Amino acid sequence: MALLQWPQPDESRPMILLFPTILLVILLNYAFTECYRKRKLPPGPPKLPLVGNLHQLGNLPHLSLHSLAKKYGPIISLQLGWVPTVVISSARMTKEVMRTYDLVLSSRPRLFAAKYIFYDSTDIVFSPYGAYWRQIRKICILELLSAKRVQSFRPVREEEVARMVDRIQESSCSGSVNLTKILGLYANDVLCRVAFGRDFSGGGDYDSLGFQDMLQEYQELVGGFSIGDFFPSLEEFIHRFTGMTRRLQDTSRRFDELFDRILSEHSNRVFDGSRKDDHKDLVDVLLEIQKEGSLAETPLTMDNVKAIIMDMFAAGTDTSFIALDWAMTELILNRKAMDRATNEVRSIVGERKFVLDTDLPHMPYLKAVIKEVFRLHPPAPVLVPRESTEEIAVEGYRIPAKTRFFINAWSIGRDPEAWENPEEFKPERFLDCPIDYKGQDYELIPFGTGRRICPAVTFGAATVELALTQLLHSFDWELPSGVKPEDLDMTEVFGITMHRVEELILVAKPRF
Ligand code: HEM
Repeated sequence: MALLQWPQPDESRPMILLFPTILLVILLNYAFTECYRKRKLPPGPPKLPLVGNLHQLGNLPHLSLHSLAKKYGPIISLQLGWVPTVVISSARMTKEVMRTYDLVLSSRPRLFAAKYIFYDSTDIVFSPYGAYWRQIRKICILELLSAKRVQSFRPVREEEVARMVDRIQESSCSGSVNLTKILGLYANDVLCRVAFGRDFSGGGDYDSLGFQDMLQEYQELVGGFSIGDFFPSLEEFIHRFTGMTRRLQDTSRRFDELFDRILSEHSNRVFDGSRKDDHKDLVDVLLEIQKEGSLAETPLTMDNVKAIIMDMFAAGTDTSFIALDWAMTELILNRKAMDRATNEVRSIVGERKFVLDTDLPHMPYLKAVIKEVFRLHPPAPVLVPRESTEEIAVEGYRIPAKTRFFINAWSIGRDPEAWENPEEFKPERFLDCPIDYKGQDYELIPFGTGRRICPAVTFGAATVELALTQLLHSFDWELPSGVKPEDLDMTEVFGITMHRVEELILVAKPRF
C-alpha cells in the first residue's frame, strides 16, 4: 500500500489554491519533526533516532524507504507530519518485532478515505483491533474464505480461466495482445462472481451505475495515503480544501447505491431458501449470518455487510492481477524460466485443453515461479500499515504507543542477509527449500504476517496459480517484433498496490 498522496488539482479548485495548502503542510511537517526531536521522555531507553520526514518519501515510497534502510539499517524512525512512524526492512528485524509484539501491532491507523469508502472503517482491512474486528475476521476465516468455500468456487475459477483464454485468442488474431487488460478482467470477474454471483465486465444493468468508473475512482482515492492522513487534526480541512472529501462522498454514495441493489436482489434469494450451500456467493453467506445472528456477538448491520463486501474486491482484485502481470513480465524477460515452467505444465496437463486444480500440486517449478514473483514484486510492497497500541522496546530503543508501522516486504524480498543474489529472478532457489508465503517465514511475506495476515492466502494463490498455468499451457509467448527485453519499462505506478506503469503487450501463439 502506498504511503503518500499530495493534493491534486480538480476542476473546482485551481492549481494556485493548492500551493498555500502544500506550503502549510511543509511548514507543519518541519515544525513537528523538530518538536519530536526535542521532546523529552521520562527516564528509560532512548528513542529510535529520527532519520527523515515526509520529504524523504518521494513518489514510490517503498523505494525511498528501501534506500533509507540501506543507509540507516533495518529499523528506522520517521516523523511523517504529526505521525511517528517506524519502518522495518529486513527478515531478521520483522521476525524480532513480530514474534514479540504481534498483538501490540495488530491495530490499524484510522485513514480518512476508509471512513467514507469502508463505512467508517468497519471493514476487515481497516478496522482497528478489538472485539468487532475479531468478530468479522472470524466470519471471514470460518465462512467467507474457508478451505471448503474456496474449493466451492473452483468452477468459477475454471470458467473464468476459459473466458480469459477466449479473450486472448480473439485478440491474438489482430497481432499482439494487451495481456494486462485481459488479466485485469479475469481478476475482477472471478472476484465479482465469487462475491456477488455475477460479473460486471459483460455490461448489463449494473453498468448503468458506472461500476468500472467507480472502481477506477476508488483506486485513485484509496490508492495513496493522502497527505491529510499525516495531520490528523487538520485532515477535515486539508481534504475539504483539496476536493478529496467531495470525491470520497460522491464515490461512496455510488458504491452504496450499487450495494443496495445487490443486497436487495440477494435478500429475496436467501429468504426463499432457493440456494444450495455450494452455490452460495459471499453476499448470500453474509446475509444469512446477518439474519440468523450466527457467529456474531453483536448483530451485523447492513452497513457492516457492505463494508465487508467492499473489502473483498478492494483487497482481492488488484492483488491477484498484479501478481499475474508481474509473473508474465518476469517470464518473458527470463526465457529459461519460461521454457522450464512451460515444459513442466505441458508434461503434466498433456493434450487436455484445460488445466485442472488437481494438476497444480504436481508442478513444483510453477509454484517456485510464483514464490519468486511474490519475493521480487509483493503486490502491496509495504503491506498495510499497523499502529502500535502500547510502548514497545526494540534493540534497546523505545517506540511509543500510537506509532505507525510499515513493513517493507519489497525490501525484505531483496534483503541480502536472507537471499543470495537477491536481484536475480531465479525460481530454482525455491526448489528443495521449505520457505513459503503463509506468514511463518519472514523472508517472504507478500500476504503479511501475524494476526492481521491476509485471510485469503489460499484463495489468492489459487486464482493466480490456475491462470498462470493455463497461460503457459494454451499459448507460446513472445515479445512483439522489434521490442527487446530491455525496452520494457519496469517503473511502478504509485497506488494501494503496485503494478507496472506500462501495460504488458505480448504476442500469443495459440496451441489449440
Ligand atoms: C495475490 C493475492 C493477495 C495478496 C498478495 C494479498 C495481500 C494482502 C496483504 C499484504 C494484507 C495485509 C496483511 C498485514 O497487514 O499483515 C492483506 C490483508 C487482507 N486481505 Fe489480502 N491479498 C491477496 C488476496 C486477497 C483476496 C482475494 C481477498 C478477499 C477475497 C483478500 C482479503 C484481505 C483482507 C480482508 C485483509 C485484511 C486482513 C485484516 O486486516 O485482518 N486478499 N492482503
